[in-house]
Amino acid sequence: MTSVQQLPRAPTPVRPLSMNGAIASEMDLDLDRRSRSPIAPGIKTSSGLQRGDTRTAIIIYGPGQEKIVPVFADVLGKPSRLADSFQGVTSAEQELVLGISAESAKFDIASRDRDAVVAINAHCVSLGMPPDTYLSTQCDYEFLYTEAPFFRRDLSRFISFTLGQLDHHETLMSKPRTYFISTTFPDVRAALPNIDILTVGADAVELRVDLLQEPLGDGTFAKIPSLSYVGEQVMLLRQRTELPIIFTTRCTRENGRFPMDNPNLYYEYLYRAIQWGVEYIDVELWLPEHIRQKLYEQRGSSHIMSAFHDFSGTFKWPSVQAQSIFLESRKYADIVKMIAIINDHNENFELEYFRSKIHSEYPDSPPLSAVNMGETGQFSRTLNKVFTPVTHPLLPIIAAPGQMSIAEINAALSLLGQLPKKNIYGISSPSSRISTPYAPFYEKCFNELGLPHQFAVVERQSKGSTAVEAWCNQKSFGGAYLSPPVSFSSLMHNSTFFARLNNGAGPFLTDAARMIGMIDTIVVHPSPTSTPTSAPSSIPSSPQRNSESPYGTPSRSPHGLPPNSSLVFDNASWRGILSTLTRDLAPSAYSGRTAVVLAANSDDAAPTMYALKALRIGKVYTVGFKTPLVLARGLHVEPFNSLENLQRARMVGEEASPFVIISALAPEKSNIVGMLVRVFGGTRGSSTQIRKVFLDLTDGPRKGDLSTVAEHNGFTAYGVADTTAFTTVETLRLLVGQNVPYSFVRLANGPGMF
Ligand SMILES: O=C1C[C@@](O)(C(=O)O)C[C@@H](O)[C@@H]1O
Repeated sequence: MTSVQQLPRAPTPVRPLSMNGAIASEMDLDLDRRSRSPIAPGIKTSSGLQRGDTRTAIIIYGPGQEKIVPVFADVLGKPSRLADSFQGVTSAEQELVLGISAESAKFDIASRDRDAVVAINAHCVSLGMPPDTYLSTQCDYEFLYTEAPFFRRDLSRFISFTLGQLDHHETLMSKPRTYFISTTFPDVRAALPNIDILTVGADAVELRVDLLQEPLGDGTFAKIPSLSYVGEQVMLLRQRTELPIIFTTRCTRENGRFPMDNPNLYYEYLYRAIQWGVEYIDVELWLPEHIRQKLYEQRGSSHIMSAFHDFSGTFKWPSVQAQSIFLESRKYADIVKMIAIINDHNENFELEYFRSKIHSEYPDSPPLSAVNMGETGQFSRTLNKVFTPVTHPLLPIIAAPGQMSIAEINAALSLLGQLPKKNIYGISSPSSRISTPYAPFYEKCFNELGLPHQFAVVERQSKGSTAVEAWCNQKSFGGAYLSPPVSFSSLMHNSTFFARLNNGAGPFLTDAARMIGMIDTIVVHPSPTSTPTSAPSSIPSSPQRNSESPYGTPSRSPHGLPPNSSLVFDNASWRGILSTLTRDLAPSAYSGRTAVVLAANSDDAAPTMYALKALRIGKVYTVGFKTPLVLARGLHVEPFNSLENLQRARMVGEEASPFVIISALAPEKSNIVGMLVRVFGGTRGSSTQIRKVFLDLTDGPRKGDLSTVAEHNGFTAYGVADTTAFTTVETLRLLVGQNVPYSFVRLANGPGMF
């Protein structure tokens, strides 16, 4: 059989955290480094997980708020204790989270050993704003919180990001297109009820800080919103969206409201945004170099987006000035943004020429996001691929002249033949088809995003190899998810069609798919030279067989998959599991811990095992399946095959006792799962109140409610609805390249889907 090409996993190395001199460990996930094979353009399979900052985390808490310290510790998976001062914290305490009261912290926070400790000022806004200004200035990071309702999730996101354990930047930058929505609300509270719909398709949300209007109580508004007001706004927004935030203080000369007389004010706001753990910081190019440099050096885990706007109407893309602006911008940037008003449509082509010149002359530069403003410039907004700023009909005003919505951009691309209409399938088995009404959901998403594609749930015809390939070997095939997943070997078994792809090299296989061995997503990748076709297509009622040569010669068939397309086999389920497990806990909470995985066979268990590996779990007890060698490598796996080893697992200390239980067993076996949940539940003898984690990957009628049993036994319980929604987010990203927020998936489907 022809060989299968593998996509290398490309983990994101965490850069040394320069904030206050701390150095992050640059270790990445060693899921599997054996293979290095051809890369399909634009595909990243990195988990985005890192060990991150290993300094001792010291949490500064306000009066009566010491209870926040063990919560930080739980989220990080460490024990905690209270301390009196920063002095004397030794590296032996690295495995602890320490708490110091705000009052004590003031004495020696400034003289702390910055290589050994990271100081996080935790302030409950219900106690009043602002936090102690001295502590705000001195700390490394500041966590503003309310105790309900999103507190835990918000904390997990904040700490995973600021300590460098989770970063989506690399993954975002490898997407074919990224968008951010410029919110223009005077108060983000107005956006919150609609945030799910507003952010469909967006990869980040911009907070236009300069457009915020802080009421002064006398009917007027502050000239500049105070840091206190802005901090609360950031907190509120972050509590309601999982998307990265872009923090923008746009100046008056560049269509904003932030005054330009005091550049230090920008430093003050932008540095505070870094301390708040905002993912992207917009730094305008006109700011003095020492400020831009300082922010870049102190950016910690945040990414700097250099911003240049020219409203003069005289800016020329082919000029020396344009090039030198780019060169100056890239000095202190992770993304360079250049935006100008133009007068003539041809200047859009000049921008495209500029873009390609920059790509070829400075290939190692940060990504360039460049568009033109005004109606004349709209064409460039359809061509820009990196963080295109977009608006939405629900926003009060557009943030800049000529801004378009994602639906408008997609409609334009479609008209121009750049976004050909495709057939996208949910390929199901007869049983799963009935239970999963996905079609209306996908249609809703395509509608919302202005995508021309058609979606249909179709059934795999038989168990034979042709069951799936027949749907893929079509001219307008645009990708598919497979529910339930199909093993790689059965997809390839006797399949001449799949085997002949890529000039006989076979389909691309992501690292996850190769190791898991189960395929749930098939992505179409056009070769870079292929020209999109806009031929109308329709969804056939049954797989279209190629009459001349069934499945054998796609390159010669006018109806089959175009010869210059390749297919990528992927697995999205493991990401759904990973996202569920890290929703309320930082990745480090799982590191070195013990898990129990229950499944009827190794195919069902594989995505879970892969996710646990990504989380650096220490040991896995397995029930009901044999772990494939490739997944067992680097993991300590022990099957529970007798009462003795179950007993032994019970007798170990709390530290080594199972922390997470994941079941993929069918509902009729729920008594076994329930038994293990009871056996390993509770926080017996533990000094902390750490809640363990239970994830049930199945649904359907069963005796008793496992989640309730788990909750009663000291677990936080997650169900298949959580995992399916996260997996759907990933599937949409893979199939149509668009980000649809988890909360939108949950909202749009209502309770019915899961
Ligand atoms: O930099 C930009 C781009 C923008 O000016 C636009 O042209 O869409 C809109 C701003 O909100 C954003 O900060």
